[in-house]
Amino acid sequence: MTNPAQSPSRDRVAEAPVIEVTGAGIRFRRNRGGRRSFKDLLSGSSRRSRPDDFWPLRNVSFSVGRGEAIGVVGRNGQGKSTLLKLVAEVVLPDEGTVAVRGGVAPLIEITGAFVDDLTVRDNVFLTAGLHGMPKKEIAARFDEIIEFAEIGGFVDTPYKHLSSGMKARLAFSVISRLEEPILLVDEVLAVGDRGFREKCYARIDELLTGGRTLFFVSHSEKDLRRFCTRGLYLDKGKLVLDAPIDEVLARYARDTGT
Ligand SMILES: Nc1ncnc2c1ncn2[C@@H]1O[C@H](COP(=O)(O)OP(=O)(O)OP(=O)(O)O)[C@@H](O)[C@H]1O
Repeated sequence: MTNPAQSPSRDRVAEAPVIEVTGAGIRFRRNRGGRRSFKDLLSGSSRRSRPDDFWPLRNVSFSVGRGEAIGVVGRNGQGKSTLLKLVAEVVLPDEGTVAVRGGVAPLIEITGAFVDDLTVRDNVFLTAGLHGMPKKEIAARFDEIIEFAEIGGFVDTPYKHLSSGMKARLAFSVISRLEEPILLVDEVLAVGDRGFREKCYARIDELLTGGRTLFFVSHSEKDLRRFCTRGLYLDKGKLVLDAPIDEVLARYARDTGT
C-alpha cells in the first residue's frame, strides 16, 4: 500500500496555504454555556473580559499547505476539538483570523447535519446536499455509501435509532465521499469496531494519496504516525510545538511521562 506520507501529493505544500490561522483566540464563558448572547452582541459588551471568561485557544498561528496531513495532539481539554471547529468555521475566532481556502468535510462531533427524526436515506441526501453535491450524484453514490457503512437494513430507519457505532459509520461514509479538499477527523472513529476502523483508515490513505488535506485529532500515537507528517501540540490552549510528527510525539510523551 502507498504510504501517503511519502506520496507525490506531499510535494504540493509549496503552493499557497489552504489554511491560515493568525493569532486566533476563542473565548468561552465557563458558567453560561458558551458563546456570546444576542444581547451581548447588540450592547457591544462582548469584547470586555468578564471574570468567568476563559480562552480554550489563544494566540494560535500556523498555516497549512494543500495535501499536508496534520496530527493535533494534547491532553484532554486542551483545545484540540475547538481548533478543528475553528478550521471548519463552525465557531468564529474572538481574536485573530482564520482563512480557509476550499471546502471542509468535517468528521467531528458537530457533524450535526444529521437529523434525529429523518431516515438514514434522507440524512444522506441532506448532508451531502449541504456540501454542494448535486442530487443526481448523491443518488448515484447512495448504494456505495450505505454499503461502506454496512447499514443496508437501516436505510429507512430514523437516524436516532442507530447505535453510536452505526452513526459513526454513516458519518464517515458520507463525509469521506464529499469532494471537499480538506478533511477533519476528530476521534469519532474511536467508537467504530476494529474492522470498520481499518476500512476507514484505508479510505483516509486513498484520500491523502489523492491530495486531500487532513486534520486528524487522535490520542493514538500509532494512528498519528500512520497518517501525519506534521504535528501541532496544544497545551492549555497554546500551540506549544508545530513540528514533524515524530518530534511532536516525542515531546508530548516527555511532557506526559508516557
Ligand atoms: N461550547 C463550549 N462552552 C464552554 N466551554 C467549552 C465549550 N466547548 C469546549 N469548551 C471547553 O474548552 C476547553 C477545550 O475543549 P476541547 O473540546 O477543544 O478539548 P480537547 O483538547 O479536544 O479535549 P479531549 O481530548 O478531551 O477531546 C475545555 O475546557 C472545554 O471544557
